[in-house]
Amino acid sequence: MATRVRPSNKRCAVIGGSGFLGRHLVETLVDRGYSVSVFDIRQSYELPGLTFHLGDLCDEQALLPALKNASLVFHCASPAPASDDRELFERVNIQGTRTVIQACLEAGVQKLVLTSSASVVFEGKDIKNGQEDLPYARKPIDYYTETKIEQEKLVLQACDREKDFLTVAIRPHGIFGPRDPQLVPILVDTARRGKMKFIIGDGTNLVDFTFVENVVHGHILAAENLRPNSPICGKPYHITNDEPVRFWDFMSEVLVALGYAAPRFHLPYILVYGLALLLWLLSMILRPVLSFKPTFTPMRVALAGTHHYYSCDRAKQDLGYKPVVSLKEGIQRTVQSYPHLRKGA
Ligand SMILES: NC(=O)C1=CN([C@@H]2O[C@H](COP(=O)(O)OP(=O)(O)OC[C@H]3O[C@@H](n4cnc5c(N)ncnc54)[C@H](OP(=O)(O)O)[C@@H]3O)[C@@H](O)[C@H]2O)C=CC1
Ligand SMILES: CC(C)=CCC[C@@H](C)[C@H]1CC[C@H]2C3=C(CC[C@]12C)[C@@]1(C)CCC(=O)C[C@@H]1CC3
Repeated sequence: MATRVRPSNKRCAVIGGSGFLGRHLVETLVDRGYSVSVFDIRQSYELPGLTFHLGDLCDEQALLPALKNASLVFHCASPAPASDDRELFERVNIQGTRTVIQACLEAGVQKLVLTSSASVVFEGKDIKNGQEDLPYARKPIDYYTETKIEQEKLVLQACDREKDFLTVAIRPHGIFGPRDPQLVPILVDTARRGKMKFIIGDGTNLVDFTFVENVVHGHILAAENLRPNSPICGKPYHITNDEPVRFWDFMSEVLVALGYAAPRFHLPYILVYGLALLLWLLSMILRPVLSFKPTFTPMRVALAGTHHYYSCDRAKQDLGYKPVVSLKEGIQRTVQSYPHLRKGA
């Protein structure tokens, strides 16, 4: 009988390794002595010893060479959450994830770590210290969330000790840090256009913002603890900074550090949410003749005006997780990394 060649434990692949989180993950894995191959639709950097495989993750034949000899795969690719392209989300996050699982099984990969999102349980209503047993959102707030739910279910259900294929999902929330293309750049762009003067609601809502290195740390702990007898197989884990902060305090701190004024005037949440919904509907109706993207989408307004913070006790207990960078230090390092976004730059 032919014996299956066991790939090296330190050989892994990162799908989505050119993206914000993916690149931080790749850099840390390389520092820790892993041999890494990156699969992405684009190549955004180079690193000595790193192999890049370019392609669409929906294409199994393109994926297979990147997974060859890897015992561990991280899947952190997704279309940008701000897109409203339903077909793209379904194709990449659902169909593409089926393809990733299939390719892992064919290539003899033993562990798959998915980057999910804490938003899979968020319906636009307050979540305070949410645990992993909260039900998936019945009415997901957008196509991104809808397809992240299906993606997580697919990966967790694929966990199969008999097949020697173990899976786990990491659910980060509000990732920020150097090179993030979303949070700080969108915030600064909104401020530069004079639209960051208002606080939505009373400004006391608590939220998790998670420094990217903590998210990376959570992923690596999950991978290293994923063994046939471990309790983590087939489970989701919240990974946060474990320091919920007022949404508007966080935004103000970043804005002020970059030289912009903090928002000061309050607007009722329900009014802004209603307006955002109306604008979004208008943008949909007018799409064939006029294309515009409102800054304050219903999703962003809901995130800005409600509580959404999560417990990471399960990760502490099962993975030995503890944030490695505090919120204060994370904000400092992030702000310093964006000199071009400073006022007047
Ligand atoms: N940022 C956040 O606050 C949070 C993110 N997450 C999750 O973390 C993961 C990483 O997010 P983040 O780093 O912010 O996102 P990025 O957009 O920076 O990274 C995703 C990468 O995947 C690539 N990609 C997209 N579609 C495909 C495809 N079909 N085939 C191959 N590669 C593809 C992207 O390329 P391109 O840029 O060209 O599309 C990009 O390089 C995602 O799964 C996201 O859902 C979860 C919680 C919070
Ligand atoms: C009100 C306003 C214009 C704020 C600017 C900042 C926002 C762009 C971010 C604030 C919270 C962020 C966030 C995400 C994207 C960027 C923000 C809306 C996610 C939707 C990214 C993907 C996820 O899985 C969940 C994130 C929640 C927080």
